[in-house]
Amino acid sequence: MTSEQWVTIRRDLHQIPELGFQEYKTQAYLLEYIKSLPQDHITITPWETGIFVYVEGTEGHQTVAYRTDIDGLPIAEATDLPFQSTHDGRMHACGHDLHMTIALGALTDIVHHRPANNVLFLFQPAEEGPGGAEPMLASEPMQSYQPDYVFALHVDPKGPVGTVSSKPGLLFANTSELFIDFYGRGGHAAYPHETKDMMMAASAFNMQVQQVVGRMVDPLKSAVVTLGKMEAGTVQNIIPEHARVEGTIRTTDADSMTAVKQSIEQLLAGIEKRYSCQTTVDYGANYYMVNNDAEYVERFKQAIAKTNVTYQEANAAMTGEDFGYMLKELPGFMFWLGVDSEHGLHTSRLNPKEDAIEVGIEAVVAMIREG
Ligand SMILES: CC(=O)N[C@@H](CCC[C@H](N)C(=O)O)C(=O)O
Repeated sequence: MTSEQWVTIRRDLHQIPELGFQEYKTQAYLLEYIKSLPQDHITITPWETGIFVYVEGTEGHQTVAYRTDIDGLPIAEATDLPFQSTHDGRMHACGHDLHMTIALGALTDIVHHRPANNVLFLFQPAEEGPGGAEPMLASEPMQSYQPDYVFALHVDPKGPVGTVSSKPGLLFANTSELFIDFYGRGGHAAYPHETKDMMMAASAFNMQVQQVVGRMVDPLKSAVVTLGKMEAGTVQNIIPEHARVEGTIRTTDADSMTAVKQSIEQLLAGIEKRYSCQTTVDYGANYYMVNNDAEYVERFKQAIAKTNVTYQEANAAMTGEDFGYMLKELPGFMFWLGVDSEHGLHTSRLNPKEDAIEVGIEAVVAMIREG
């Protein structure tokens, strides 16, 4: 395949972003391409809206697993690109279109030039939520293939094209989603003293929750609480009886996650008293940290040293990835791929440089062949 063909595939996928466990068109597109490859040594197993592709190695003493995520985000694209999303309010704003294209590129290379080891490609749904890694790990195909190690990449908008980066140990944080509802007595805007304003209760929570991080987490560890959505009210002259905030908690260790959750619950108990309201809290999907295995990061460095790609040492980031669950079960690692985009992950203008696709394919294939 030429680089133009990978760009075409990436753009096709970019146009059809779908949310977690709804990736029907994406799965069909991937299957059509995978079935066009020589089938002699491959086994294709669709799973939910994802796919397992097993390539038998020439010797088959070990099985290397490579994982890509396949879902998009609920963001309306604002790039003005000629190949922008055709799905209203949905966008590949986290680079999973590139991730999938790179996985197809690596698979194509591996099918045509089979390595000694078996290779298992995991096309995993629902990374952005509610989480596809855990059920995929527990699934029958994964249990039967039993890979020896697993690895994955993520696009890095701040990294230059031609570079990859990683580090031993913590790469991505523990995460927990956060959904809080506030219920109280609403009423007429002209009679605030007869109501319990849930806009005020939610706002008070938003202001005070940042003190949780500043005062409840060991300063030598790290945590983030970000609220990304707030909803209350229907019209300008009604004091609402319900407000909702949605956010995410990120920590670099499991104890801090427990401490932050306990503090949020204490804070909500105080808000309930102060604003005479009831609250409910739901932690949604929780992801385990991405904790890289030092031995595999070292092997990756050695594999990259034989290519035209430049390896750089990464810093840990507060992003989350359900790939952390795979690394909890299996040895392996994750790395960043530089894609040089002015706008970052989870923005409506993310625009990764497409030259990075071939860099990604080269890095993934080099690692698979390293063993
Ligand atoms: C790489 C990346 O951006 N991952 C997402 C993972 C989502 C986790 C979950 N839905 C949450 O918001 O806690 C991220 O937001 O870091």
